[in-house]
Amino acid sequence: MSGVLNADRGRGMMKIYHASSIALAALAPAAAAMPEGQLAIDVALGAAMPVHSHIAMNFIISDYVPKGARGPTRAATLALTAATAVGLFKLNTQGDGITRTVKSLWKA
Ligand code: HEM
Repeated sequence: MSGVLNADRGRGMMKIYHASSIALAALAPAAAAMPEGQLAIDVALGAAMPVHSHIAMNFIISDYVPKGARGPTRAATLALTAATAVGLFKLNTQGDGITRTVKSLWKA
């Protein structure tokens, strides 16, 4: 639990973080290149994006939020990450999926 709440620069966390960065760097252009949304890519994006942004936001909290305020800030970040993960999962399983939804922004 404390690992999830305090997702900071430990060895294991850095491994997960770099894996999520590399996954996103491959998945985002792959999704963009697909003419239609692919469920496997959407589900992978829906997992990698919250993991990546959660850990990255915790780096920022460690660097910029004063020590006394870090606990509540990390808790709020975790709540935001959880809501994002649930929302993306719902979009992928019950809605249009991440790829189609993002692409629809460029459609009339
Ligand atoms: C297609 C989506 C994305 C891609 C391809 C991507 C890729 C990357 C890569 C390659 C890095 C360098 C990290 C490393 O050394 O492994 C990085 C860092 C970072 N990313 Fe992302 N990212 C994406 C989405 C996001 C989102 C949605 C957030 C939202 C908060 C985010 C926040 C950050 C931050 C804050 C860092 C810097 C962390 C630090 O080193 O202090 N990224 N990203």
